[in-house]
Amino acid sequence: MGLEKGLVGEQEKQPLVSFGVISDVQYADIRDGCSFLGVPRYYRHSLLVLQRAVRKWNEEKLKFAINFGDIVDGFCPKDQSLTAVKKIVNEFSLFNGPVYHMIGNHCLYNLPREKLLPLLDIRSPDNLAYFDFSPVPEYRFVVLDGYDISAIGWPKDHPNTIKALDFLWERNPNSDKNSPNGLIGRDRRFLMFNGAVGKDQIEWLDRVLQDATKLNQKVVICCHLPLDPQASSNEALLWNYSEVMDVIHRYSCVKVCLGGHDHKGGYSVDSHGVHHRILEAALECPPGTNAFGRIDLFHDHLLLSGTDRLKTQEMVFSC
Ligand SMILES: Nc1ccn([C@@H]2O[C@H](COP(=O)(O)O)[C@@H](O)[C@H]2O)c(=O)n1
Ligand SMILES: O=P(O)(O)OC[C@H](O)CO
Repeated sequence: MGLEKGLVGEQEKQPLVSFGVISDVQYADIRDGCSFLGVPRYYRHSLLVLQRAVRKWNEEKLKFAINFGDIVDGFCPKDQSLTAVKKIVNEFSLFNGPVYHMIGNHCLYNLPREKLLPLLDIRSPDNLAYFDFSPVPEYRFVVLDGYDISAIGWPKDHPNTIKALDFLWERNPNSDKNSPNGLIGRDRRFLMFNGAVGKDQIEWLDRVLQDATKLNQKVVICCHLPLDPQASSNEALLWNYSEVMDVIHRYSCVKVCLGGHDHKGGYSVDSHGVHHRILEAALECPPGTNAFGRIDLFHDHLLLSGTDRLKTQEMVFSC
């Protein structure tokens, strides 16, 4: 009897599924540089970080991997964009399992949506990049497209570009719409390098969460842009993060929101007990160091085990 009990206990410690995560590789075949605020960026070394991540994920036989966006940097010479994107996608393809990609602002500086999405294997007739998948019956992953309403990536005359430019024009008085000068607190997110989730996508999210609730699934939301001000700099937030969180908070199935974009990383638990974890950028790893992780999903918590710059975090669900 004691043995049986012991075995049950052991089984409970086994994750339902394990997967790899990485964000903001921002590769470019250019010399090291730094961010607008002076943080060093290692554009070539980030490829090595990705290679080490894929090797580790394969060694650990993880079931799938998620890339949280910005695989290539905006400083990549534009005549090299396609080659650079293909090079990074090819590195991801060496992983022995499916890789789910998200788009980020830097991807869209390099390639328009219609060229980018097929390379990332995001199949969508209207060039939108939101989708969901369920790697095990107990969990549903919802990947949001934070650049649905955006001034980057769509053709200049596309209704979403026009909507985004009007939106920015009303909220950001600076001639450089990437500058938050004069904007206060959370209004500092009204920058051109951010974007919003559109109305149709919000309605789709609501339907997916209804369905997940019916199926008794726990949900992990993934979005390049952060959704909680406590986990992120104001300048990195999704424009309509509160509208998206209002939908999420109507359901108790959403346990965790994961993101990238804010390179220093962050963590919070919001007023509804939803965990928010922003992943530290691969781009900002000094040579020889890493920023990637492995996530183990359990019934009542998840464990993010980070490598070097990517901090380890256990997230225990509130109910
Ligand atoms: N034209 C700009 C661009 C950026 N900033 C500020 O710098 C921060 C980091 O920008 P990176 O794209 O280099 O990571 C950003 O959060 C802005 O606050 C700016 O002021 N003006
Ligand atoms: O991804 P980047 O280079 O646009 O940087 C985004 C900023 O870190 C947001 O504060």
